[in-house]
Amino acid sequence: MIEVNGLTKVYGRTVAVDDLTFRVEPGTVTGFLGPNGAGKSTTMRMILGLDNPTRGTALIDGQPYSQLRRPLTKIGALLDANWIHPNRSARAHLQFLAASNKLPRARVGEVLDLVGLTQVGKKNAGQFSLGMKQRLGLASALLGDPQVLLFDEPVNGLDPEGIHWIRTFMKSLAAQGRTVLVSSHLLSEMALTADHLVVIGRGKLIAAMSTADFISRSTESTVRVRSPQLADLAALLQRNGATVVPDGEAASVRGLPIEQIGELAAGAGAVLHELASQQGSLEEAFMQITGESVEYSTDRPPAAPTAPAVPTPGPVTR
Ligand SMILES: Nc1ncnc2c1ncn2[C@@H]1O[C@H](COP(=O)(O)OP(=O)(O)OP(=O)(O)O)[C@@H](O)[C@H]1O
Repeated sequence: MIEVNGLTKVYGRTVAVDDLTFRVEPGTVTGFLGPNGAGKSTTMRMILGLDNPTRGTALIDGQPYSQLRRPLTKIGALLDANWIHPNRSARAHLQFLAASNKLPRARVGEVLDLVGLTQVGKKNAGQFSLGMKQRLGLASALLGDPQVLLFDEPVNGLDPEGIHWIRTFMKSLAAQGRTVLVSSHLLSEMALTADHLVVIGRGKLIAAMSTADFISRSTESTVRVRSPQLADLAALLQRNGATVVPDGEAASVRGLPIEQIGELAAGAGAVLHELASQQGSLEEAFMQITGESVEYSTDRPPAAPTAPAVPTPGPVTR
């Protein structure tokens, strides 16, 4: 488990991490989200003892990193896949790490196997593709068989197959009962990977809850209805208090539970070709919740490239 308590980091005038408190539980993948500059990397570096907190604590299974006797056996991390010696083979890289951390040499073969790099273990890591480098980074993180794992943007720049592989791998680590904290800007990917979320903005905690709760609390769920008698059905639903927004051959219905919509349709003898709950996306929820805390926010959406020129209004004064 990771426990962060009142964690604060000040760099000069910048409060990078501001009184952050959260827990990351074992057995699940926890996504660590926040806009650019929110303080995710700084928090991760403090958990890993690479930076000292100005205030507060970050504990791994009850102890700060600096007090862990054999850190690699407690926590493994992938921060930068390029942190490898380009002229050293993958196997030699892992053997060096194992020797300098007093880990059994036999573990090198095991982790190469775990990440599917056994065949290329003798190849220079400098010739590896990004996906292979990420796998080597995962192998390094797993060398000490730690219960806690921390990954900073592990799928950045990977192709769909590489992303899928990492997702499955992280889920399997959590299913083994490990604590997995992963940061990413790829929200659709996080929605598939993370069961829980810790969301921060401008260094402060915004939300710590299950992914499902985060989405349902910050987006409105609707019901998609498709029927050959759509106009009549829409009028009936509106009379019963629903808001109905046409959407091609279907309609998006707000304000009535899906069961009631089905019952009203059945009562009126309307044929239904589709009746489905539509949940908001993690991206919508994230934009909704973090909108205020973007470090360099603009108050207008970017203009469409083809938009005709519109005279700029003068400044609003009160
Ligand atoms: N060594 C440093 N010295 C001064 N300021 C720093 C330092 N490291 C980070 N910062 C500042 O702290 C804030 C948080 O940065 P951090 O890199 O932790 O955010 P992040 O959430 O990881 O961002 P991104 O998603 O863009 O990687 C930013 O304003 C950043 O400029």
